[in-house]
Amino acid sequence: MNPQIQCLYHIAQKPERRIIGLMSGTSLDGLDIALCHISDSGPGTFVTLERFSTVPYDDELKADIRTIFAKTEIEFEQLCLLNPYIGRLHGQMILDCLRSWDIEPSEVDIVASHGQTVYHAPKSQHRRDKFPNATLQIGDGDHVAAVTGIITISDFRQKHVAHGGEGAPLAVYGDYFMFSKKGENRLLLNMGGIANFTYLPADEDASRVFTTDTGPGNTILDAYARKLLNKPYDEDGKLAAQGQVNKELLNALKINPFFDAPFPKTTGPEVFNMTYVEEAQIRSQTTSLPGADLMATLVQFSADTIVDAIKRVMHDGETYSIYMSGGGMHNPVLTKALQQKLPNCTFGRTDDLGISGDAKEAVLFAVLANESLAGGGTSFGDRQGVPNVTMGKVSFPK
Ligand SMILES: Nc1ncnc2c1ncn2[C@@H]1O[C@H](COP(=O)(O)OP(=O)(O)OP(=O)(O)O)[C@@H](O)[C@H]1O
Ligand SMILES: CC(=O)N[C@H]1[C@@H]2OC[C@@H](O2)[C@@H](O)[C@@H]1O[C@H](C)C(=O)O
Repeated sequence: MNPQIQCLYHIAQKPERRIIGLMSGTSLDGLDIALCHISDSGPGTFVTLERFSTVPYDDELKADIRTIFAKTEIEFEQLCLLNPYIGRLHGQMILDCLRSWDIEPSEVDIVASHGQTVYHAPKSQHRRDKFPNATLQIGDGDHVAAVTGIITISDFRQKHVAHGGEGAPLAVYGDYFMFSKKGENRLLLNMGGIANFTYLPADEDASRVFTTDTGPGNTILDAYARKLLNKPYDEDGKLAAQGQVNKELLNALKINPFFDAPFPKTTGPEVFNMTYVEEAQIRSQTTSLPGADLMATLVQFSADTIVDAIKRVMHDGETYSIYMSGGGMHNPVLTKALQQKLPNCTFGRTDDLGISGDAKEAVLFAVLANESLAGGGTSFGDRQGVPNVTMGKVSFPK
């Protein structure tokens, strides 16, 4: 037997594993690196977040990725070159982190690498009959494994697509194991570039659990922060706080079939981008809106579409706890708008449940890798878009 397969077999049999989860999302702010200690699997999964770091992307890397990011037409050579480049870069970032934490690569069992999404095209979006749902992440796992010397599991989304899903959101598979609690209706709300939530009903019935995207989180806000402030984001919502919400533009922004589609569903910056806003401005005759009003309206757009989606799972007479994660939880204008519209919900962060909200998505991929190695027996019922699969491909270092 190839000794590397033997090594994988040994890791899969261990009662507990040390797994590094990696996530670099649609905000392109950096690589989230979460060193997790995970015991057991499935509903018995127990995660301790040992260390966490976000390694920021420099401006050159952001610009390189943006040349091919969420665009229908790109330079193919650039895509081809970035695939190994990002893989090697992520590998090096892991090594630098481990060194700063005084941990040897040999002390880590597995790297679970999401890669960089460069294009996301569910069928509802591309509308081309003969093609299936599609999504593409780059930063190939072979390069991460070669640089770190650690067995790497990557490319998690393709199996989901292969079984009829949209390749996202995958959060359901981790949130259910980590955060579900009998007797409490929980909503795990992640506000990254795109916002999504996981519904965890109080009866812990796996077949009722799902995650869905709700629409934009920060992606459009960040685009306008770059344009209006020359900054990566509107820190603490300072610009938005100075503006007034424009009702005409807000209503125009909400006109999109995505918002009425059934759960679970996915989207991305391919749809929700500056062109989307400019078109809504033309339709609502608000093209000369001051920057602060535009920003205030865009925050309200994210908040309203999150709330509208969440309200669809709520039942009268039930109570719900919302646990936030992702960079949007740091934007007080956004969180205040949510709380105003959902006065009967209690609001917290996943930090209250033991996992930092900044690290949650990176931890998710560590849990998905753990499940591929040691779990896989949980049924999520037969809901369309939540296939009963484990995900990820294995890359050996040699
Ligand atoms: N203090 C803050 N004030 C306002 N916004 C903030 C603040 N801190 C972070 N953010 C927002 O959070 C974003 C980063 O969020 P996060 O890292 O969760 O995104 P991501 O992982 O790339 O997204 P996705 O969930 O779509 O993959 C920033 O780009 C910014 O918009
Ligand atoms: C295609 C893709 O990368 N989607 C991301 C993105 O970021 C948030 C939202 O859009 C979510 O659908 C997904 O990530 C999380 C981790 C998920 O799959 O659950």
